[in-house]
Amino acid sequence: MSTDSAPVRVTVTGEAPYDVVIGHHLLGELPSMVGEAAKVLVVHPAALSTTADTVAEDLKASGYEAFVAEVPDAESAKTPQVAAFLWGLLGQLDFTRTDAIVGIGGGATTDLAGFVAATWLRGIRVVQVPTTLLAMVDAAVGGKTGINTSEGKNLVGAFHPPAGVLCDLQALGSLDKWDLVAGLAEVVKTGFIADPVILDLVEAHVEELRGWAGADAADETWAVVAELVERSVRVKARVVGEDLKEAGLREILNYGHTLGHAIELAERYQWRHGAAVSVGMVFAAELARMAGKLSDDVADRHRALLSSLGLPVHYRGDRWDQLLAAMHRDKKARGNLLRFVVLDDIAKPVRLEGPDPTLLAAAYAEVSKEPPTKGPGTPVTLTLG
Ligand SMILES: NC(=O)c1ccc[n+]([C@@H]2O[C@H](COP(=O)([O-])OP(=O)(O)OC[C@H]3O[C@@H](n4cnc5c(N)ncnc54)[C@H](O)[C@@H]3O)[C@@H](O)[C@H]2O)c1
Ligand SMILES: O=C(O)C(=O)C[C@@H](O)[C@H](O)[C@H](O)COP(=O)(O)O
Ligand SMILES: [Zn+2]
Repeated sequence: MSTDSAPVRVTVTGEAPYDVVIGHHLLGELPSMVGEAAKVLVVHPAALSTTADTVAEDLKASGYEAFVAEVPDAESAKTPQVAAFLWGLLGQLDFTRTDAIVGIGGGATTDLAGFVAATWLRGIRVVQVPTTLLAMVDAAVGGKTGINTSEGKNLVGAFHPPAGVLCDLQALGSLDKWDLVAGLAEVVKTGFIADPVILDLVEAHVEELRGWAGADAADETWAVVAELVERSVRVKARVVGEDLKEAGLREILNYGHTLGHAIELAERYQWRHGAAVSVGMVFAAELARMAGKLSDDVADRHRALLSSLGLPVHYRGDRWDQLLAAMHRDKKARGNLLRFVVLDDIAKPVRLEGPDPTLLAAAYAEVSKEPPTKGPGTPVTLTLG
């Protein structure tokens, strides 16, 4: 892999602007992002223990009092119990408002670390170090933090922008190919809502991306991944810079998530987020097609592209009532009114409010027509430690 290109810096504007830095071997930049803090808690899952220890040592060498906290892997970190464990630790370590948290890991870890930072003393600094593709292109950027409850996904959370985000592409070298593909679901989402070049790039490199070989991937594949990260981050930065608290525009980032989150809940979080969002996007495309908004070509492109990556595009037909109930707890819902993000065309996202129940059921019938394929959505590939 070629690692000699200069890092890219994307600034997220807002009350407290911050940089998302994308490149290789960036961990040396962490102390400057952490800034004035005296104490730093590095939050990480077991898979990132070595990196977290290295980061803590670097922080100590830069004069900080650094501590590490290992949290459960993946979605099992996003619980009130794990948040309470971290609050307990921060209390025992006498963390004050000038101290900081560093989240190192995938989106589940950065969502948790961000949420604990948002709530501790009503808000302390957090620096995010995403280590999955999904967290780099989406979760770690934008300050949406949260945890799950038994009733649904991300039901408790806060908008709390990070002080900085370090996307060290080097981390992707150890990423499982299904996690790379799960991240591509959010990349493809970004393509459909805002940047058609992303779709062309993914389509042109499906085979290499789908068979992601990590550190052994060809230089060209690394270059494609780097470009996909940069393009996705630029879109996310523009959107959240304009609408941090999701008053309007930011809802476009939720494309595919209304059904996607309901599937994650139904599957007790044994599906990867990206896999569930993949099915959710196919559903949203069917809805838009049936509502007379989206052309057959663009709707079909969803299914073709996502399935070519090995992402699931179907879900079981016997769970519609359960999924519908979960969708009523979606954050875009208003009272009994379901609201969806759909497309008029590529890069033309619009809202579909209160669609007729028969339209919803018909769109879902298209999604549930064929049996699930093997891919990142199948529990067999998912073991949550
Ligand atoms: N806040 C947001 O805006 C936002 C956006 C998108 C998704 N999310 C959330 O992000 C989560 C999904 O994130 P994810 O797909 O990164 O999943 P994840 O955090 O569960 O990570 C997936 C797996 O990859 C492992 N891992 C992480 N980095 C690794 C590396 N470098 N090498 C090897 N293994 C590594 C993790 O330990 C885990 O087992 C969901 O909870 C979703 O709701 C949040
Ligand atoms: O940043 C956003 O805004 C998003 O909606 C990005 C989504 O990819 C992400 O999964 C987010 O966590 C979903 O948020 P939620 O508000 O629907 O829980
Ligand atoms: Zn998402």
